[in-house]
Amino acid sequence: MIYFKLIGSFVFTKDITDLKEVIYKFLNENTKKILTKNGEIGCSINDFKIEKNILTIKFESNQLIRAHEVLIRLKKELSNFTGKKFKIGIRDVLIKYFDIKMESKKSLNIKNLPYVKNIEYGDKCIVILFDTESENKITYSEIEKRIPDRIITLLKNKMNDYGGKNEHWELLWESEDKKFKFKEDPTKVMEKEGWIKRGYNRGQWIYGPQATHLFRTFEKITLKELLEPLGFSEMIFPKLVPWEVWMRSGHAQGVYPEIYYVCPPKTRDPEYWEDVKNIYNITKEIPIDLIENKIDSPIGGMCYAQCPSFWGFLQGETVSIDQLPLKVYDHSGTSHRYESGGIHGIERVDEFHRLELVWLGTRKETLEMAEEIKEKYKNIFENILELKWRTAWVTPWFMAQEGKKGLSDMEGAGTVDYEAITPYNNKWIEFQNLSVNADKYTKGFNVKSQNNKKLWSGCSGIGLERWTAAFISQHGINIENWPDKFKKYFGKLPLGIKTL
Ligand SMILES: Nc1ncnc2c1ncn2[C@@H]1O[C@H](COS(=O)(=O)NC(=O)[C@@H](N)CO)[C@@H](O)[C@H]1O
Ligand SMILES: [Zn+2]
Repeated sequence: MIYFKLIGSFVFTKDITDLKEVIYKFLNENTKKILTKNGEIGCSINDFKIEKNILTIKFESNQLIRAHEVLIRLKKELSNFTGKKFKIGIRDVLIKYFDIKMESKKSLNIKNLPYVKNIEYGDKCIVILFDTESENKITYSEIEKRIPDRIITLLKNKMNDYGGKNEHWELLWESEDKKFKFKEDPTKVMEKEGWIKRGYNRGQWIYGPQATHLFRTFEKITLKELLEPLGFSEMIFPKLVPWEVWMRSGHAQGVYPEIYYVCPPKTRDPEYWEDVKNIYNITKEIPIDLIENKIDSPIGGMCYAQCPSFWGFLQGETVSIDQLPLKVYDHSGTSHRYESGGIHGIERVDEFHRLELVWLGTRKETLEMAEEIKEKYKNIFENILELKWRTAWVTPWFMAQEGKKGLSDMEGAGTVDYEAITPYNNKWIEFQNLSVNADKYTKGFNVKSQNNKKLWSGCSGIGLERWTAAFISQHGINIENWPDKFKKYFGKLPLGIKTL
């Protein structure tokens, strides 16, 4: 349940003290329609008070009709009434008091919300008290912009949202068990053999000729065994992602702790940077704090999910049906995530290389394409990489409910994680995934189809570091022990770079 309490003052264009009787009569008799829904009273209005040109009213309601909605509709009805009869309009609406009480099993440790004075949790209710005095106060224009409704939605999502940890996880399929001769940590072994070296940034590696050839072999296998047979075309998706892309893809709702932000210089005028250059050349230290004041605000961040920046290609366009299902892929650059602390092996890095597939079509086409891709993946992991692997349905639980039970037309939407065991620590790592994103992206980027059919899309991200970790941890680094079909694709091991 949700309860609203609001005190609003209507500021008229003229003094209305002599109209008291008439206005009170109107409020008592002509407002039934806006205070009830399906015959049920949802909101009450009381404590009318008129002082000069100001009429103050107290609104109390439940979620059937939100008090601030009644305020908007009453303003319209009232100004029509006084406008027609007395040529007096309403100039403004002042919010004198506004609180929302939401039943909740748990308190949500939300600190500051815009326009909110404070949030308390007591007797199983969250009470949001809006700020109606300071310069950050809520005004009628925020009410019209539906700010209170967005706050309610945010809190509802947080009440439902169990974060990643309680994500829905349901095993779909698991491959045959395998005996593993090799039990070492793939990162340590590749480092020792000089295949990889740590880069200068946290979670960053430099890939030597051997590891790079392994990455390229994974890509070649995917190309020959999946992308070409299914008719995927290569594209290049931008890797610097401005805010608008993440606003449309939905990432702007929560991606902040994990992105690498990008800030341009305030100006490229060399004069402006003269002092920084001089200081460095004299002190041989980078004057970070000086630079901090010379760079502009972040315009976005480095590639995070890889597929969102594809959609600029179709944004606002109408796709002809003969092009559907559209199938593209990108492996043109790196993805960057500010991962949790601690030094990991190549399983969890801040800079990684991913091959991203994106496909779109009608719901049916998108779901069918997802199944075809899964079949091709199965052949790759069973017969070429010969992995011990499994797939799990990991859609966030609220999507899982809809997707699984077909409660809505979201049936089939959701994410499948591909996991492989790494024998050295007996852990399962997610080495790629495949998502059917319903109309999340086609709607977010306003992409239409010729016959006005609802367009769905899917995407699948292959993490090359993860494939490497899975493959090397299960088969070791000695090529003799690698699966035959894989060896055929791999060919000769390139000469490494030896240091003394
Ligand atoms: N920190 C990381 N280090 C290495 N690989 C990663 C990292 N984060 C993600 N990946 C790889 O990228 C794949 C997809 O990432 S995802 O966040 O799960 N999904 C997406 O971003 C989708 N857009 C599909 O790419 C993962 O399955 C994994 O293989
Ligand atoms: Zn994607």
